[in-house]
Amino acid sequence: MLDFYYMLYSAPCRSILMLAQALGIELNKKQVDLDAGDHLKPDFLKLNPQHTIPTLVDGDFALWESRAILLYLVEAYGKDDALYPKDPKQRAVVNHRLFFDLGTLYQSYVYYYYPQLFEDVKKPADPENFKKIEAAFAAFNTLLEGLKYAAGDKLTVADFPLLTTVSTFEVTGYDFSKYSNVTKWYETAKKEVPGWEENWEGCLYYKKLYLSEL
Ligand SMILES: N[C@@H](CCC(=O)N[C@@H](CS)C(=O)NCC(=O)O)C(=O)O
Repeated sequence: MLDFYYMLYSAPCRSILMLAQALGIELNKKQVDLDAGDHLKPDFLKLNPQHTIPTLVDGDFALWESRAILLYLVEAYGKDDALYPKDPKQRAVVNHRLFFDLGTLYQSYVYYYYPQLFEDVKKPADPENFKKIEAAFAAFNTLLEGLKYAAGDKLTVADFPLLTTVSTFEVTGYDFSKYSNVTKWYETAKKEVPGWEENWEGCLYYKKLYLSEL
C-alpha cells in the first residue's frame, strides 16, 4: 500500500488523488496539517526534507513534487501507456503541458494570489502580476486550439494537474470564460476524470479556509 501525505485543500495533492482513482490505486491517506506544523516534525522531515505535501511513500522510496509523483504513478502502476504515451513526440507534448502548468499557469496563481493570501503581512493585489495570469490563460487557450484534451485527442496525465490548477482559479473567483478553448477543455476533461467531485470538495475546503479575505 502506498502512503500518501496530503491535505485535501492543497491543489498539488488533489491532482494525485484524481490520478490514483483513474489508475485504480488505493492510497493509504495520511493528513499533514500545515497550520499545525505537522510538516516540520522530525518524522516527516526524515521522509521529505523539503517539508512539502504531497509526499508519496512506496516501500522505502519517498517522493515529492506533485508532477514527479504523477509520472511515477503512471509509469510504475499504469496498465498501459494511455495516460503517458511512449511515443517520444507525444510524450514530449505531455511533458510540455506538465511543465507549462508548473512554471507558467499555476505559477501565475502563485505570483498574484499568494502575497494576498499567505504572507504574514498580506500584500494588496498587484496588477502587474494579474497580467501574468491573463498571459498564461491566453497561452493555454492557444495551446488547446483544435485539441480535445491538454496534450491531444486523448486524456493524459497532463490533464490532471491542469484541472486542479484551473479549478483553483475558478474557486478563487478568477473569470476565465473569455478563454473559450480553456472552458471547453475544462468542461470536457472534468467529466472524464474520476474523483472530480473530491477535487471540487477540496477547492471548497480551500475557499473556506483561505479565500475569505479576497
Ligand atoms: N511544486 C510543489 C509544491 C508543493 C507545495 O508547496 N505544497 C505546499 C502545500 S500546497 C506545502 O507543502 N507547503 C509547506 C511548505 O512548503 O513548507 C508540488 O507541486 O508538489
